[in-house]
Amino acid sequence: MTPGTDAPLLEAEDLVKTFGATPALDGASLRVHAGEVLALMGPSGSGKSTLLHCLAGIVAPNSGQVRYAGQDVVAMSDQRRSALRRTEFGFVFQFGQLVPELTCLENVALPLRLTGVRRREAARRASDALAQLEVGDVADKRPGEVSGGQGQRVAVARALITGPRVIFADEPTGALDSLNGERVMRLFVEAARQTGAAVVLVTHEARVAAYSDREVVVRDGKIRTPEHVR
Ligand SMILES: Nc1ncnc2c1ncn2[C@@H]1O[C@H](COP(=O)(O)OP(=O)(O)OP(=O)(O)O)[C@@H](O)[C@H]1O
Repeated sequence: MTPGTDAPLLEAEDLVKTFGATPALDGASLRVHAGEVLALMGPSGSGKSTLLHCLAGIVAPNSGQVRYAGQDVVAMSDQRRSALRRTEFGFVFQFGQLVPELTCLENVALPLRLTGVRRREAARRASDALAQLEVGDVADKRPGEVSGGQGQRVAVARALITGPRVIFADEPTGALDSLNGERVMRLFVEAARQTGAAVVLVTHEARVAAYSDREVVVRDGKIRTPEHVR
């Protein structure tokens, strides 16, 4: 496959988004290819999270297009967009994403249970996913009983469990020290590569972005590097 000739899996074109009078995106265009790990960098308030939310169909742009596998994400029905997020996308955020009342194993198994996978099969797959992220030993603990780094690895396992084609990660290591942050990133990227998932990662940290295949800089709501036209 030659770069430049393959169709992108996910594509944003000329996105504009304002929150009241505040501009967040001002003509941002970006392409993400299948299996690619892409880091969105840039100063605070430059529009990185808004771009990620638009790409993931969480926030509607004022204008511009988002296409996933050739489908128009902005124009599709809410129901269809929710289904897309549930089945094709995975999400990892900075913190607070695990259900505190459930064990770590139950948290990872939850997306499978929601799609009708039987309890025992879901638990088996969740257990494998925890082991892959090197947190098999916290399976029976609740999120409040594990460290920040372990919790983030559980969150990554949960995001990967349904086999999404794109994982959106907004500062997934932002609450961790650099050693734990790098460990989470290494395991996250290894696991994503094994499943072939593309990763769209927002980060401030060059050390985290170093795990990506490609870095793009968002500044004043626009993509500032030439790679986006790849
Ligand atoms: N829900 C919202 N309501 C109002 N303004 C918002 C909202 N979300 C984002 N903004 C504004 O839009 C601009 C872009 O924000 P965004 O969160 O996308 O930037 P960012 O690059 O992700 O920032 P950070 O690195 O600090 O998280 C900022 O000026 C922000 O204050």
